[in-house]
Amino acid sequence: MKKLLVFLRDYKKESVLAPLFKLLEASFELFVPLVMAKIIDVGIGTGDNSYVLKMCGVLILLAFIGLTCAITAQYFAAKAAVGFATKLRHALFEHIQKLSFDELDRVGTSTLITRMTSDINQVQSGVNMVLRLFLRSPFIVFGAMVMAFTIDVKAALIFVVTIPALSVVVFGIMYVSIPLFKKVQSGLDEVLSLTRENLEGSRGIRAFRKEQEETAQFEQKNGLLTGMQLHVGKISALMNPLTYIIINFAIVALIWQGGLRVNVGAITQGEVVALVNYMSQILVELVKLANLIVTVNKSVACGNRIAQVLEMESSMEDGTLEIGENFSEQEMQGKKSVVSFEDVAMCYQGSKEDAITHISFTAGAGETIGIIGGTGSGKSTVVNLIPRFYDASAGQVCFLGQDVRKYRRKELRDQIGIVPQKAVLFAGTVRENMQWGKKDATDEEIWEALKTAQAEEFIRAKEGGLDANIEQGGRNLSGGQRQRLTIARALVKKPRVLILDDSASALDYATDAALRKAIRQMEGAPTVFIVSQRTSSLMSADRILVLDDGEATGYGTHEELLKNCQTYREIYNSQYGKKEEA
Ligand SMILES: Nc1ncnc2c1ncn2[C@@H]1O[C@H](COP(=O)(O)OP(=O)(O)OP(=O)(O)O)[C@@H](O)[C@H]1O
Repeated sequence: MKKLLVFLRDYKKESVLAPLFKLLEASFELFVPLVMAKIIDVGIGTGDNSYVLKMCGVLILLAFIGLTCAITAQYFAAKAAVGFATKLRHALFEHIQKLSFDELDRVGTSTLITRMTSDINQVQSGVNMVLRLFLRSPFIVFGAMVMAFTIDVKAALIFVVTIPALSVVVFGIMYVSIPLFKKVQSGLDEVLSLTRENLEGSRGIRAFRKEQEETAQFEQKNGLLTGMQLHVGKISALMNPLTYIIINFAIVALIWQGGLRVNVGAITQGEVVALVNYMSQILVELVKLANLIVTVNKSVACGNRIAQVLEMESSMEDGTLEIGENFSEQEMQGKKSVVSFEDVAMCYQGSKEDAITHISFTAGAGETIGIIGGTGSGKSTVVNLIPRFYDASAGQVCFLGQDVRKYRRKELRDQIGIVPQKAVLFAGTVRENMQWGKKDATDEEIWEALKTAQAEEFIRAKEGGLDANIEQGGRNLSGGQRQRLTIARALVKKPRVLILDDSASALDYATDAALRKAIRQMEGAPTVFIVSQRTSSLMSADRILVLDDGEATGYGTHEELLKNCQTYREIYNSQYGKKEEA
């Protein structure tokens, strides 16, 4: 949590001024009971109306100055807290971008979103509250007691007994409820992630008619959360009655003692009223202090969760090799081996078994390599090693003859166009989405990429063309249209290696074939990896890698594999055997 305080560094002035103005406000507040005492003793006691009016003016002035100080303090506290949260959010976002997929898998997207949003908000309110109250509340409690002693030592002794009793109740309740608040927080986390999962997968849930089961699961988690909240609510609800019982006893004692002291002429009636007011001020501030401690505790818990992510080091070290410096364009064009795998194995963090083992193959410039295999056989794992989404746990993955780990990651990824399984588009125009592939892509380059990706026709038909609007996640497009746009986005930068990870699955056969043909005809045709479950998409590939449970069971052309690879023959027959029978 301490680590996060560096983000307050740019708000030193605000962090000092906010509590200072709060102290000023508190000082003026402490004078109010004394002025009231004067109104009672001098103004009302002697029937001096002009004195009462004058003192009322003083009260209004004190209130006005107090209000000005409070607003100023709030301004500085808010400025520091919001600035702090903004900087923290930026830093966290930047840090997350640097983490490798291994770390992202380990933490999980859902909790990262919670940390980026509600956790940071909680820390922001914690900072705001601390800046305003951490000096003010103890100051008022202490100051009110000192004022009481200046009025009358004997009567003030009641404060000495009452304040510890009040503190025991307030802090005792807090002590019991803080761990419960933490449980409520994690219960809330569970409900939030369940809600997110349900909303994101609502189509799937309806398609499989799982609404009732999902509703039951939601109700169970929500019920647990409600139960915990009620329990902690009941404990917190004890705060007011218990503190008021103590305060009321203290006030009775004060009035009784005050009466005795008035009778002997030690204090005035107005001063008794001032003592009662000081007692009330102390109660209010102790309750505020308890709330502050609860908020600070929650904020520290949230801050620690954020710090955990910030402390997470990327397990993937960046290389230093610059691609442009090492290979001329001519050299690159003539490369026999653009991508090669040498006895590669890969094991996901936390997993006991390798996802792929002993994978070796070579892909030359302009070649198309198909990758086929059953679900979970390791196809995506193989292609994810090329742009270093993950690192191999054994063996070597090479790009242009050098281990991919030697290159600067940015340089390496600039050379590779990736179209992931799930087509993800962002809210904005078609042009903006295409420029994710290449920042300064011209309209001509974009249209060319759209044409190759078989997306030109439907974008031209759209009102606005490249300025047509795409909604978040591309939800105003069909699955096939989304896939074609993500392919075009990868093509805009004219990559040296193009990876299509089952990304043409929503295209009909004719469009799929036209797409493959257009990619082959591209100027400086890239080395293409096509991951697919359809043999028809891979038949024309230069070579096909066949995977079975993480192992390569074949590597060759379609014809060779039909002859020599049983796994491939089985896949082929399962797709074409039925067709022939039909
Ligand atoms: N992030 C991950 N963490 C742990 N294990 C993973 C992860 N991603 C994949 N795996 C496991 O690695 C194995 C290979 O997965 P991979 O996604 O490469 O298969 P695939 O052939 O691409 O499957 P599909 O055709 O269903 O997409 C599977 O057993 C899978 O459960």
